[in-house]
This record gives sequence, C-alpha cells and structure tokens, in this order.
Amino acid sequence: MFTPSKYKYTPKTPKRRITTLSSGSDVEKDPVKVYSRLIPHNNVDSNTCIEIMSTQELCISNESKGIRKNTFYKFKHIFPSHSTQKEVFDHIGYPVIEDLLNGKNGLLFAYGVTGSGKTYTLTGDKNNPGIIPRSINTIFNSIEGMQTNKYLIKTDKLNSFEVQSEDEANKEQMLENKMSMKISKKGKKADNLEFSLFHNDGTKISNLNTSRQYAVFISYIEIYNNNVYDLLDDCSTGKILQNKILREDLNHNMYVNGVVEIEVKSAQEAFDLLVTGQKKKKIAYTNLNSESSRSHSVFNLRIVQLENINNSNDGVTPVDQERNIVVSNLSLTDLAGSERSNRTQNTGARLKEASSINNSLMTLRTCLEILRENQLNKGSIKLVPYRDSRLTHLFKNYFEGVGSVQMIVCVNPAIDNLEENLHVMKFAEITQDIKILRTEPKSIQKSVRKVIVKKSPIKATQDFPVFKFDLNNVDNCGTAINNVLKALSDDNSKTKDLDTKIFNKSKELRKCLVDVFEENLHTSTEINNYKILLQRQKNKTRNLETKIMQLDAERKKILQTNKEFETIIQTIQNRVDEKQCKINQNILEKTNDKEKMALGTDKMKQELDKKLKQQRNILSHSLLIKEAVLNNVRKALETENFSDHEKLELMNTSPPSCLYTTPQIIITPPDEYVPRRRSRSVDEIREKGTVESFLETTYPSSRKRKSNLVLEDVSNKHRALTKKTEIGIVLINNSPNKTKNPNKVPSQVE
Ligand SMILES: Nc1ncnc2c1ncn2[C@@H]1O[C@H](COP(=O)(O)OP(=O)(O)OP(=O)(O)O)[C@@H](O)[C@H]1O
Repeated sequence: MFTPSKYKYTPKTPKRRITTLSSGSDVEKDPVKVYSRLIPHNNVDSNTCIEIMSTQELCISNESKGIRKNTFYKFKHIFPSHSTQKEVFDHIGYPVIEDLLNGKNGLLFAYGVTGSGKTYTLTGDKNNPGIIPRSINTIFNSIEGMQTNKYLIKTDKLNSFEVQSEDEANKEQMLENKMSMKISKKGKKADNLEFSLFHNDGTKISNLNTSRQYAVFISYIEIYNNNVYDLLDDCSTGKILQNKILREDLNHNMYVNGVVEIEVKSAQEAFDLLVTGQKKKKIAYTNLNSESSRSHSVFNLRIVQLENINNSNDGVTPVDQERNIVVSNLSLTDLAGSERSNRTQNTGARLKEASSINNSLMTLRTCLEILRENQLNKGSIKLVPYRDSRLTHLFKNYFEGVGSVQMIVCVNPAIDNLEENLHVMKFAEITQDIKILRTEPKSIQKSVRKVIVKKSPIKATQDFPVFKFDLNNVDNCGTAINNVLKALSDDNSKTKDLDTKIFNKSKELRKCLVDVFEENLHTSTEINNYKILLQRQKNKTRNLETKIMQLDAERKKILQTNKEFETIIQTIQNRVDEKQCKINQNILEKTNDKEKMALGTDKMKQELDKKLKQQRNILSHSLLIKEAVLNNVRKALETENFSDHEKLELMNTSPPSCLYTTPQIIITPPDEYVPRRRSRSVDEIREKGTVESFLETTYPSSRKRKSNLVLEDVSNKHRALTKKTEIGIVLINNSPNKTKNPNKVPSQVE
C-alpha cells in the first residue's frame, strides 16, 4: 500500500505565513497535553494489564514466554476507572473552556480502541453528561448577561464573521420569532430534552472580560469513510447528507465549506443541536461495542467576542462604525475507535468503515510522527501528509499552531486489549513530544455592516441641495454662491472620504488578491510536489513492472528446465525399474537352480551311497576270492617241491600293491560307461593280457609248474566273476613311487 510516511522525497513544507500569530509570542511552544482515562473493568473473570502507579504514571504488564515485562507511561493526568465525569471535566474541560472564552483556540480529541469510552467521556448520557454538555453549561453560565443580541454577529460563510447593525439584527430576530410561532402552531417543536434534564451545577468561568459581549455558534460535522458530512444540515424533507469539501480561508485556516453554523442563545438550544447531530451520526452494532461510532465527529463551539461601544442616544449602532471582534474556536472531537477485524469479525459495510477509520488514524499517527521528527531534527523538514486524510487536513492548523491541542487516551484495561493498548500508548508517547506554537487572541476590526440599497443616479443628484439664483439681486447671488461653494466643499470632503475609503478598500482588495495569489502559489507548489511524487511513484511502478516481467520470464525458464529434468528422471526411473525386474528374475532363477542342484546333489549322493555299498560288497567278495586264491597258492606251494630258498622267495614276494593302496573309485552308470582314459600301466596290462600277464610278470615262465594250472583256474574264475559285474572298477595306485619303483606290482588292475 502507498504509505505517506515512506516517502523518500521530502520537499520542504511551504512556509506558513504568521499573520495570525501575534508578534513576539509565536516562538513560545506548549507540548500537546495528553490525559488517560481507564474504563471500568467489568469482567471479573479476566485480568487487567494496566496498573496505575500515580496520578501521572501507569504501568502495562506484558507477559511473553514466561517473562514479565513492565512498561511505564507518563501522562499529564491519569483518571482511574472510578473517576466521575465531573472530575474529568474539571481537569480537562474547564481550562479549555476558560481559554475559549478568553479568545484562544483549542482542539480536544478522544483517542482509543473501540469501546474504550471515548463517546462516554465526550458526550456521556443524560445521567452522566460528558465534556460537551458540561462545556455548554459552563459557557452559558459564564456569559450570562453578556450575550450579544441575536443576529448582531453573522457568519460570512467564509469562516469569518461580520457585525450587523442593531436594526438589521432586530429585523432578523422578528422574522425568526414569526417563523418559530408558525412552527409551534404546526406542533413541530423539537423535543430534544435529553440533556436538559441533567443538573446544571453552575460551573462558570469568572475571569471574563466584562467589556465585551459574547455570541456562541455551533457546527457539528462527521467524517465518515473519508467524506465530510454536516450533521446540522437540514434533511427533514428526506434529503440525504451531502459530502462537503474542505477549504482554506484567507488566514490559511481550514474550514468546511457551506457548513451550517448556528448561533445559540441558551444551553438548551445547544443541547438541541447536539442531540440532533447525534441522531444523524453513523453508529452501529459491532462485536466490541453495541453502539460503536463509525465516524469521527467534531462538535465545534465558536465564541465571538464583540467589543462594547458607546451607542448613540437612540441606542442604534452607527453604520460603518469599526468594531473589534475576537473569534475563538474549540473542536471537541470524538474519534472513531481503532479496531482489529479479527476481533470485531466485521464484514461488508462495517469492514469498509473499519478500514477507513484505521486508515485515517494511521494518517493522523504518521502526521504526528513526521511533525515530531521535524521538530526534533531541525535539519530535515519533511512534508507532513495532512492532505492524505480529511481528518488531518481539517486539523492541520491546530498542529501548526493556532491553539492548544489536548488528547484524552481512553483505555480498556482488560488483558484482551493488551496489544492494542501498547499501540495506543506508543501513539500517546509520540503525541506528547509534539510542541505547538502558543498563540495569543487576535482581535479583528470589523465595520458594522449595513444593508446597502443601490441608489439611482437621479436620486443621488437630488441629494445635492438646490440653489436658486436671483440674478436681479447680486447680494443674494453672492450668498447663493457661498452656499454652493460650501456645498461643493462638503461634497468635496465627502468625496475625499469616499476616495480614502475606496483607497482603503482597494488596498484591502489588493491584499486579498496578494493572499489569493500566495495561496495559489502555495497550492501550485504543493501540486508540483505531488506531481513529482506521482512521477516518482510511476517510475517506481514501471521499474517494478519490468522486474516482475523479468522474474516471470525467469520463472518460465525454470519451469521448462524442471520439466526437462522431470522427463530425464522419469526415463532413469524406468530403466532402474527394468533393471530391478531383471535382477529379481535372476535371483528367482538362481534360487530355482540352487534348489534343483540341491535336489540333484541329494539324488546323486543317494546313488553314490548305493553304488559304494555295491562296490564294497564286490570288493569284499573279490577279497575273499583273492584270499581263497592265495590260500590255494600257499597250499600248492607247500605241496610242490620248492627249495627253501625258492619258498622263501615266493613267500617274500610282496602281494599286489593294489591291496595296500587306497583305491580311488570312479563309478559311471553301466550303460554310459566308456573308459576314456587309462593309465599307461593299465594299457600295458591290457596288451599283455590281464591276470595272465600279471602272473607272468610276477612269476617268470621258467618257473612254471603245477601251480600254473591253479593260477589259470583262479584267473578263469575271476574273469567269470568280472563278467557278472556290470560296473568297471579301476584301481588306481596313487603311490608317488609308482614310476620310481619299477619293481613294484602294476598299480592299476581292471
Ligand atoms: N467511565 C465509564 N464508566 C462507565 N461506563 C463507561 C465508561 N466508559 C465507557 N462506558 C460504557 O462503555 C461502553 C462503550 O463506551 P463508548 O461507546 O463510549 O466507547 P467508544 O470508545 O466511544 O467506542 P467506539 O469507538 O466503538 O465508538 C458504553 O456502554 C459506555 O456507557
């Protein structure tokens, strides 16, 4: 959002003419007086966050994360929740009214969050009237017997007043009486009795200038959604209130153009206007206040002091006589309360109102912050953005020094309001630092206004005395000429007077024109400043737009890259999935293979066991046979005639080594059995014949005897046995010496 306080450009505040300030006193400054009033805390179930330390100091306790933080704030005076309306008026209202009746301007405004008691403090109700009704009573108590006749003072509709002749005033009074008689006959008399019932305690200001007469004027406006409405505008015929514009008068004071300003001659008349205006004020129900003000309202009291003069014998004020008047103004302002939408839960019109209220209060705060900064830091003079809101624009003069400024900070001490109270206190602190130029009352000279009736030129000539010349009588002629000369000299002096007046008037007019010119200059400077600001904002906006476009293009690029990366990631993911599938398949196949192998191994083992058993049987059988053969050989040897030496040699002959070596058994199924490789010795044995060749080698042929027959028999039996077996056995001699010892028995036997 466009925040005025964030302006980088700081044009100088246009110089304010100090014509309204009396010389010598305008260097004196007074700080804004800030008071605080606490609303009674009704909810006994919830705690309060504020403790009053003294009549000028309070403490706000803020507990966060278990740490208690106390912040102290000082005010001009603090009103505890049990303070009465009278106490508040005596402290704040009375001095303000005293100043007002002594010709000084003042602004008194109530500030605080919604429902904190601002309206109660300023207006109150018929049982507990607030500052406004008490002020009215005090004014009329004080000026009793010192009032001007009604209509003697009249507004000029340009924020100033003019003085009428008693005659004119009487005529207008009679006219009004007639009108009111007509109205009362029709039975339309106003019945605003609300404040008339309350007890007038007779408070009055005693140090008034008794050589003056007083007139009281009232206007009542409200600023709703940043529009200005006149609460005293006549809307009896169903007219809706019109938005008014703010204007600057010749003294650079802001005023509401065309505002209805009514002269009142009694407190009752003033109460009538107060109640009439209040009835038109925008009030609505919200979650935090059943009668919440949705606008800022300003009740204006203007006092005109008229210097007493010695009237002519007939009691009629001479026309064109200069009379001094002093005008003072008091704006009693009830600001709408700041509110947080999350607490009020406002929607629709209420929400719009709330945002407008908060905006204008924000502008007020910004203006005061900048004002304080300008005052504290003489080097930097920033433009105070009064024009950003109607509220600050209207009060511009007060902050720039046309009168005292006082603020009542209304506070609800309930713990729920802690955060908002801290904001309010911060604002109060800023406001207290601001110093306002002190001004003294200034009297303005006003000539008594006469209703000018245009005279015809003929009548004007008729005003000149008619002189008759009797030409026959020279003496008479001389007297007549003297009379003419006297009349001419009178006329001449009158013309001179008129010339002087014309000169003065034209001087005034010229002054006015210079003022208007200066005002225009001032306005055009402001306009130029705003134009520069606007241009800067436009440039800023353009730069931001370019940046946004660049960022958008970059964002698109990043999105495109993201898309590409996503596609790559997807492809990689697909490949990984495929690989994972293959790995899973392989694992499954391997598991199947392992299972098959385990089954095959088991089967093979069983077969081997079986065949080993068979082979063991066969071997044991063949061993038995061999043992039998050996026994037979031994017997045969015993029966044959061998020499002892031959017997010994035969006995010492080592048995076939195959009987002592560890046999290695290779089993192949009978059908498939194809001996592929044999050792050389086996082949040799095969070539030579089997058992026969073995015997031949062992027992040389020279020694062949009976026993050969036995051996043949054995070999035959053996062959028969071998035939019976379906399995081939190969006994392999694993002895390492088999090649080194050629004497040994062949290592392999089939
Ligand atoms: N000092 C007080 N003593 C008793 N009652 C009070 C006091 N101050 C306020 N109240 C009551 O509290 C209620 C809210 O007060 P009020 O309407 O004045 O608040 P507000 O600040 O003007 O609110 P908003 O900003 O919403 O208009 C009213 O009913 C009023 O009568």
